[in-house]
Formats: sequence, C-alpha cells, structure tokens
Amino acid sequence: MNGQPLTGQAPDTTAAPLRLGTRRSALAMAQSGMVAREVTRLTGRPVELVEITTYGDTSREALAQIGGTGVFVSALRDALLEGRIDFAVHSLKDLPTAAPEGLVLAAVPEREDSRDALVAREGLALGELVEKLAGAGRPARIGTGSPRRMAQLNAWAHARGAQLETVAIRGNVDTRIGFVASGELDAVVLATAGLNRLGRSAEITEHLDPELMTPAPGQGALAVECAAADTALAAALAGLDHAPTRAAVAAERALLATLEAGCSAPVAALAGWVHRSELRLEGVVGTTDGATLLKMSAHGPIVLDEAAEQQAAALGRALAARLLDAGAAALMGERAR
Ligand SMILES: NCc1[nH]cc(CCC(=O)O)c1CC(=O)O
Repeated sequence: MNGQPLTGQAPDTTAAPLRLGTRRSALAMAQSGMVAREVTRLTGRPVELVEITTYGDTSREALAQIGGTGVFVSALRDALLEGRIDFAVHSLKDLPTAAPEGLVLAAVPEREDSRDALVAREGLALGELVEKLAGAGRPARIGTGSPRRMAQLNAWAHARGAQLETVAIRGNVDTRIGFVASGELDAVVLATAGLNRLGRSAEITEHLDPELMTPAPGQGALAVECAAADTALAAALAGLDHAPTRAAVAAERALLATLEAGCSAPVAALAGWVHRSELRLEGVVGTTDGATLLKMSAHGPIVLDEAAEQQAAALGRALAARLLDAGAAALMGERAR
C-alpha cells in the first residue's frame, strides 16, 4: 500500500491541512465534519473546512425549477476543478448520475440508515395519524418536496382508501420540522440518515418501511470526491471506501441513469445484500399522484472484487430495462429515444 498507518494516527500538525469544501447547511457541515475526522484518523493529515455557497442554498425556488439536485453539487465541483479545495463530501443521492470530467469518486463510506422517516405530530405513526384525522373529518397534511415521496404516500393512501394530502415544501431540516411544530402540517417526511447525522433521531415518529416508501437511489450514503489528477489524495481517501455500499449504490444509480433518459418521474431504488455475494435491487417508478406505482426487483450474484461496481450497475440497468418494458416510459411521459 502507500505506507500510511491504518488507524489512530495523531494529526501531523506540520503537514499542510487538506481543504475540505462544504456547504454551510447544518447537514452538510455535520457530514463533512464526520468525514474530516475519519480522514485525519486514517492519514494523520489535518483537515480544514472551506465553506462554499451553492445556488441551491440561496434560492427559494422549488428545486425542480432550478434544475434538480445538481445545484448543490456544482459549486463544490467547480471549487475542486479550480483547485480551491482538495476534496468534497456530497450526499450521494444529490449527485447527478453522469460522471464528471476531471474528478473521481474516491470513496463511498459505509451507508447510514437508508430509510425515510416520518416526523409527525403527537408522536404518531403514519397509519395512526391518518386514522386520527379521518375521525376529525379531514385528511392528514403531509409535507415533502419530493415527487418520489409524494407518489408513494399517495399510493399507500389509495391502497387503503385513506385520505391524505401531500404538501410541497422545501427548506432545511429545521424549517421542515418547524412546519409540524407550528401545526401548519401534520407530518413531514425526511431521510433518517440526515436526522441521525444531525443528532435529531429522537424526533422521528416512524421509520417508514421500504416496502411502503422505497428510498431515493443513494439515500443515506455519502460521496467523497477529489480531482482525478490528485492520485495520492485519491489513494488516501480510498481508505474510507466501503465496497458493499459502493456496489449497492452503483446498482441504484445505474437504474436511475437508465430510466432518466428523457424523464423526470418519481424513481426510487434500494439495493441490499441478501447474503455476502448476492445483491437484491428493488426499483419503483410511479406517478406523483400515486395512481400508478410500478415496482420490480432483481437479484444477482456479485463478488466483491474490482468488477463488483460494474456487475452491480449491470443489475441496475437490467432492472430499469424491465421497468421500461412494463410501461415505465409511458408513466414518465415523453421519453427521448
Ligand atoms: N434532498 C436533500 C437531501 N440530500 C440528502 C439528504 C439526507 C441525507 C441522505 O439521504 O444521505 C437530504 C435531506 C432529506 O432528504 O431529508
């Protein structure tokens, strides 16, 4: 290897600090802080956080209107390419599926809880909440900015003849939870991983079963990116990589990339290891109103070697092709051919 000790090295205060670019949001700072500590532990190098403001942080427009989740990522990537920072940490689910020129995904650390979480009034679970408000003669008002979450909440309600209303919201975790505290909304849906990383898991009133609410591709996982030319840093950061997570998210993202060709419909995907060398992938495509939800799964033997990511991606593409054959393209409206 490269002669770096594997664990527990004290920071070498004489070495120039590595510059870790981060957004200013509490979640980004928490994620970057965790990775910074791990990099120092593995390499002995001090890490300094460099704040980068992205358009997604300053704009109040709905995310869909300003060009999707890539807005959170592009300012960090520009800083990397211009050499203003040495590496960056992204939420993997915010990372566009297209590989960026000049950058490498140096590490995908072990994934946090991938499930979505309900934060509801009075500590209620989804079923309880809907039932209670039905008794009061009105639908539960549930906030989320995500078409994927809307589609699955609405499909769940259709299936049990329940009444709920999805309300489009955006903002940081504080803002979103604030809608419930203020009584404006009865509940919001957020990623468990984000709440855990912010030390706010106590506010979760239900972890939503992936059968009800399949997460976004890559949810709960982080991406550590650096310049491809910085091969020594890339090799050092590879110490943070978790091969089973990397292969799982490769399957999820390949499914997304294949379906994405010309559409912006709600897509969910979750891959998990059935056992050491068998990956199971679930994919969901639907309409935001929940009237139609197409769900399929695939599994394949995958050995965790250098080819694992490619094999996992092939599993994702194959499942996407089956979803398309089953009508995903029609659900998604116009699809470029
Ligand atoms: N959409 C923004 C975003 N990107 C990553 C996370 C949470 C952390 C993760 O999924 O890894 C969140 C917040 C949320 O969806 O509640």
